Amino acid sequence: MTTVTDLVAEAAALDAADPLAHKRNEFDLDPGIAYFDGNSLGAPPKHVADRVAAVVREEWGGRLIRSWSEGWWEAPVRVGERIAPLVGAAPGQVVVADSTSVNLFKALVAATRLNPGRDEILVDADTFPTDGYLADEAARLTGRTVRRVVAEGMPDEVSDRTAVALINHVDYVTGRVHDLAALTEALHRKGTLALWDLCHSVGALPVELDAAGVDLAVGCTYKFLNGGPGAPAFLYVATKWLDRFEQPLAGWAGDRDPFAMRGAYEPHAGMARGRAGTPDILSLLALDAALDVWDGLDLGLLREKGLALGDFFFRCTDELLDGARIPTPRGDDRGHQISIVDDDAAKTMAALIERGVIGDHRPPNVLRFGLAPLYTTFGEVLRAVTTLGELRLRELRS
Ligand SMILES: Cc1ncc(COP(=O)(O)O)c(C=O)c1O
Ligand SMILES: Nc1c(O)cccc1C(=O)C[C@H](N)C(=O)O
Repeated sequence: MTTVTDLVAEAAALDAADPLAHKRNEFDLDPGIAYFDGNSLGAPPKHVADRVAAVVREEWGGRLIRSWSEGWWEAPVRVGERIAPLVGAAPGQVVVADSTSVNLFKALVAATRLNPGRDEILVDADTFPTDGYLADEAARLTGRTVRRVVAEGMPDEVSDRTAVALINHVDYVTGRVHDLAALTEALHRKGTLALWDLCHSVGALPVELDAAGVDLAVGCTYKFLNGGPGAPAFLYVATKWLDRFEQPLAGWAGDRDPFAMRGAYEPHAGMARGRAGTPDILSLLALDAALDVWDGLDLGLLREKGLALGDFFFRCTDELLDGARIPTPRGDDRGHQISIVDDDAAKTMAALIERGVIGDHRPPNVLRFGLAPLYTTFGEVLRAVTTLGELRLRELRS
């Protein structure tokens, strides 16, 4: 029989052998806390605070308005190029701007224009709500209808009426990964554009947009990319569509010559056409600094560690939490999050947080534990499961 002492030794051995263990020192994390919410708000890399302070002092304070022509104006595209390798995109296809919600709206409407004569939009039925809401509004504005279909059912449901299908790469409740390449191919067989929401996969697992022939994608940067609360999101437009990508929020920042202040809008030839208005420079440059932690990082190692953390989570629940209901797949078709069904999820998570284990819960009954391979340790995984076990014992006794 495996004892907790055995698991402590296993966790210590796994942490000692972890080739990414050194990355944790790059983050500002309270050592007393086990943080499992990097899938909602990533932890700050240590150097970000000083970098932001320097931007405020030197660029905003020192250079004032001159900073716009000394790098600020181009920053959305420049920072987009830093995200591109993390999503398998060749240069010229990613811009950082606005929120994921806003970029979803741009991409959905643009997709209906790229694929005219088709009257429906398919949306992942289990999607994070904002995607569904925005698909409904994009459809209302463009005279389409929306059909909600589970991701795995898309190949059977897509038809020559479907302009675009919007799918989450990793499901935010269960942590299941949807097969980006296979689903994209199935959509393309019907002439449908593939729009992927990468919020829960970017920075968690390797994403290969170009290789899969994805048309459009969006993602946020405040989760596994650690860009900070409200950090701007990104938008990917495949090169083959770029010159026909006409987004509805055609503000001056996306114009081909914004400072000419011309009367009529003409989209920029490059990814800057994905922009709308003035970029939020402080958040954008905080993200820019946060992205340093990815320099030279092997994404294969990232994935291996994320899966290993998940495997160890399962091992601990199998040993210590008899009968735990876990909707997260056990195979490689999971992202870096483990979910546990708990009928009293809000109360259980509050009790965990009180004990220094920070995850979150989603309605109606799911506890979520995000595993961020850059800073989550195997020791913390064991702590989360043992703390859950202790809570369960208290409940049984009371
Ligand atoms: C899959 C997914 N899409 C979109 C969003 C929301 O995007 P935002 O609030 O940044 O616009 C989230 C999380 O908030 C999400 O998990
Ligand atoms: N974006 C968030 C926020 O502004 C506040 C609280 C949570 C969030 C989130 O990111 C939620 C997240 N998308 C989720 O997976 O549930």
